[in-house]
Amino acid sequence: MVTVLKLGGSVITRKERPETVDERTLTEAADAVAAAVVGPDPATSDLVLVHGGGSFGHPHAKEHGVTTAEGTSDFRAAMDIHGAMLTLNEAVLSRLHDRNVPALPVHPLSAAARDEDGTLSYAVDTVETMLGEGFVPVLHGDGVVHAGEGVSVLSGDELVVRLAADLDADRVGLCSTVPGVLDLDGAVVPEIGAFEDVHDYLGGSDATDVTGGMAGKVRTLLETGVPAHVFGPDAIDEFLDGGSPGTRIDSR
Ligand SMILES: Nc1ncnc2c1ncn2[C@@H]1O[C@H](COP(=O)(O)OP(=O)(O)OP(=O)(O)O)[C@@H](O)[C@H]1O
Ligand SMILES: C=C(C)CCOP(=O)(O)O
Repeated sequence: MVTVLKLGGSVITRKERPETVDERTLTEAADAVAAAVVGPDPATSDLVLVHGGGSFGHPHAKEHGVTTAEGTSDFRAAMDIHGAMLTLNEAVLSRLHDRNVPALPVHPLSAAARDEDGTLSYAVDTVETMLGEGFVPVLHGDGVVHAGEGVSVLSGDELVVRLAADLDADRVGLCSTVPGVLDLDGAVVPEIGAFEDVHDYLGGSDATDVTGGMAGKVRTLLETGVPAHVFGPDAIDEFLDGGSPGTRIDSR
C-alpha cells in the first residue's frame, strides 16, 4: 500500500524568517513519521514524502520572478532557488535519519523536466525502486528545467499528484498549517468535490508563496482527480495510522 505525504513548507519552516526551520513542528513531524514506519510492524509500509518550500524556496523564487509558468535562464537564479531547497531537504533528512527512518533524497531539479505545455516528467523509476528496497524517498518542491522557459518552479503539491497517479497510491495526505480547508467561519470543511463550492473562501498563503497557497493546492487536487486529505500537523499520526483527518478532497 503506497502512501504519499506532503509536509507543507509553511509547517516545517518559520515563514516570517528567511531560511529558518521550525524546529518544533519539524521534530514533531519526524517523530510521527518514525512512529509509523520504524519498527517490526509499521503502520505504513511504502511511504513517499514530499516537502514544500516555505521560507526557503519561495522568497528566492519571488526575488528572481520565477513561478510555475515563468522561468529563468540565469543559472545563478536557478541555483539560488535550488540551493535553498537543498538546505531544507538536508534538515528534513537529518531529523528523519536521527530517528532511523531510511530516508533517501530525490532532487527534482536533476530528475524532472517540463515540456513546452508544462507537462511534467520525472524519474518515477528511482522512487519505485527506492520503495521496493525499503527506503523512504523524500522529494521536494524545486526548480525544474522547462522547455522554452529555462528553469521554473515545481511545487511539491504538483509532485504529490503526479506521484499519486504514477505509483497508484492508496493514500494521499497534505499536511499544512491549518487543520483543513476552512470555511468563512473558520470551521473545517469535511469534504470538497468541486472548486466552485469553495472558491469564495479559498485564498493564497499568509506567507510568501509563488505556487498559490490553499487555492492552488485544492485546484491541483481537483483537476487531477487524485483523492486526498488536507490536515494540520497534529494529525500526521492519525493519517499515517489510516484515519481521515481534516478535509477530504475528491472530484470523482
Ligand atoms: N480557506 C482556507 N482554508 C485554509 N487555509 C487557507 C484558506 N485560504 C487561504 N489559506 C492559506 O493557505 C495556507 C496553506 O497554503 P500553503 O501553500 O502556505 O501551504 P503549505 O503547503 O504548507 O506551504 P508550502 O507551499 O510552502 O509548501 C494556509 O496557511 C492559509 O494561510
Ligand atoms: C518555491 C519552491 C522552489 C518550491 C515550492 O514548493 P511548494 O512549497 O510545495 O509549493
